[in-house]
Amino acid sequence: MSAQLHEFKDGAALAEGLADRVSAALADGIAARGRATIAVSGGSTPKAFFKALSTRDIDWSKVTVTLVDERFVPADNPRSNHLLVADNLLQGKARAAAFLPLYRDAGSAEEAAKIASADAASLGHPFDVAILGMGTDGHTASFFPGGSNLAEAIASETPRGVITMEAEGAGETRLTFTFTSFQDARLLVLHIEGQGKMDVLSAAKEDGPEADMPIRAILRRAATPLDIYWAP
Ligand SMILES: O=C1O[C@H](COP(=O)(O)O)[C@@H](O)[C@H](O)[C@H]1O
Repeated sequence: MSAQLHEFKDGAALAEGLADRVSAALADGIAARGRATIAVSGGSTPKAFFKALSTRDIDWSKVTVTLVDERFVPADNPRSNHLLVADNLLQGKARAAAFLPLYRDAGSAEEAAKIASADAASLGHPFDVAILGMGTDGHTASFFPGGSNLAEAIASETPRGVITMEAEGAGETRLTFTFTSFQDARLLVLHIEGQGKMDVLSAAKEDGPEADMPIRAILRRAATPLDIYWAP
């Protein structure tokens, strides 16, 4: 396990610190390759970080934003991660960025996953930046304990791309990038807040099956050392 903890006094300071780090990584990607990619998570945690990042002065017209995972719901659904990103990140300076959605108005979630996988392949790899979150059950992305496609999602042999996931506690069917899609991102971040999530992370660092706490797949096997951004 290779991870570095970055601790902040509160969520506001974390949002600014993480936005500085991520915008520098995106600028590096643009300087090196002419464009940059970032995959972000949804949930309740990243809102302040998204708002801070949207103010950073980089060439957003050369950035593509996508999601680590999504609910199989259209973008006008209040539970859509796309909506969260549109309202909080793709604003201000960042309005010029391109967005690659995972949800598609296809016949099924499986069909949507296939279309999103094909589109994501055209972005090239690895992602310049991947920002992961974590639930109190130890899930990350949509790698839920007991998830219908969990073994495939976290296997090192599974190709890059988007697959579906159903799980108790997940609500809607999910669309999620696989482990191999983001474990080698040039900057790989786990963004968590609160003592409860730090306690969950400590438990995940103990021995035990990855299937019980899927964040373990990242902690144990990611090629890129994990940067953990945390505030109490
Ligand atoms: O279901 C999800 O939850 C996790 C964590 O969300 P939070 O509300 O506890 O911050 C998130 O990382 C993931 O993208 C989302 O789909």
